[in-house]
Amino acid sequence: MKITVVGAGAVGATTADNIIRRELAEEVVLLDIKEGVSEGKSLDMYQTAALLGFNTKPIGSTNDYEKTKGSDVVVITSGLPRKPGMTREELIGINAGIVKGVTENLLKYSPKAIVIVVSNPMDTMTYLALKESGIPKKRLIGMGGALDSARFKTYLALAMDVSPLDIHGMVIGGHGDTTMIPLTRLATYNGIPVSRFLSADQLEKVAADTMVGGATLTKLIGTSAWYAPGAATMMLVESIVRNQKRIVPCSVYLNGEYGQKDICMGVPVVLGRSGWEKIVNLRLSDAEKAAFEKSAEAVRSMNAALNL
Ligand SMILES: NC(=O)C1=CN([C@@H]2O[C@H](COP(=O)(O)OP(=O)(O)OC[C@H]3O[C@@H](n4cnc5c(N)ncnc54)[C@H](O)[C@@H]3O)[C@@H](O)[C@H]2O)C=CC1
Ligand SMILES: O=C([O-])CC(=O)C(=O)O
Repeated sequence: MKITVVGAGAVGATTADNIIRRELAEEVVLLDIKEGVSEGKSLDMYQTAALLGFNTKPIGSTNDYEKTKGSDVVVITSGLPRKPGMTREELIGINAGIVKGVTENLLKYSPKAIVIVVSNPMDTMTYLALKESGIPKKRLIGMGGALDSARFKTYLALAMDVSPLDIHGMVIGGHGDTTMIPLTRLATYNGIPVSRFLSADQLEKVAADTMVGGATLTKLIGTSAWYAPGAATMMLVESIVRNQKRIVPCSVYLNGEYGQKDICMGVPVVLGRSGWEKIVNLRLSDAEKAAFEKSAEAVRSMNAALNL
């Protein structure tokens, strides 16, 4: 198994680090345009092997795609992160060009790879990667819902003062401050609805905090987050390479599912060795359906800005 991560910045390096620690592949190539950075970070990571005990080898590459040849999974994290006060959508101008070029280069050397898009605005970058590359839809996955769901579980666990491990819940819709849909109605504490433990007001606050989860961290740190994004991306890679068939909300191409067509946005999918294997059809309430439609409208208007 060979995995490539493009972008050796905060998210890309953290993703690669998590992947090698869990030995999800024999080789992990980390590629960046900045001279020496991916080589340096890869060597630094490999120097943890003797301390942490793993055998996966990270390989750095300064924009040399030959080294990525034959990758089974490729992850795209290259692009600008937002600064405090910005929305993810404001990154579209610069990141669209980067994602387009990187996708082309990756598929030239790894035409059969499963592609995971992380760069923001993620749903639109996933759509762009699909439209520009013509890659089969089941091999293209946008990462956002896994992270948003982890934040949702964390805020629920904090409000209930319990372990996040015992909380189950999903966030679907777009990966934007106003487009996410935390599915509070379906969240449970080991199978027990969370509404048995938290008031309607508390649940509303958890949902609101989840939606601006990325913005909150960007304000605190000065740039956007990387620990949970890197862990969430690794979790998608793990479900794919170990064929775990986990159900994870991911941004995928919809062709009528959830009432939407010709758009990539977050819905629960089963992730296995061939990519996303099926979309799980949740029975949404009328309010959730309306929120999904509103979210799709916003994502669609962002896609229109690509002028494809
Ligand atoms: N989908 C999600 O849930 C999340 C998405 N993000 C997004 O991920 C992206 C990366 O974030 P960070 O790692 O924090 O940024 P960063 O600035 O730390 O790293 C980005 C890296 O991309 C590299 N890069 C730029 N153009 C490139 C190209 N053409 N080829 C190869 N490498 C190139 C840069 O040199 C830099 O090292 C941002 O767009 C951010 O908004 C971040 C967190 C979560
Ligand atoms: O907030 C951002 O811009 C980065 C991101 O997508 C996240 O952390 O959810």
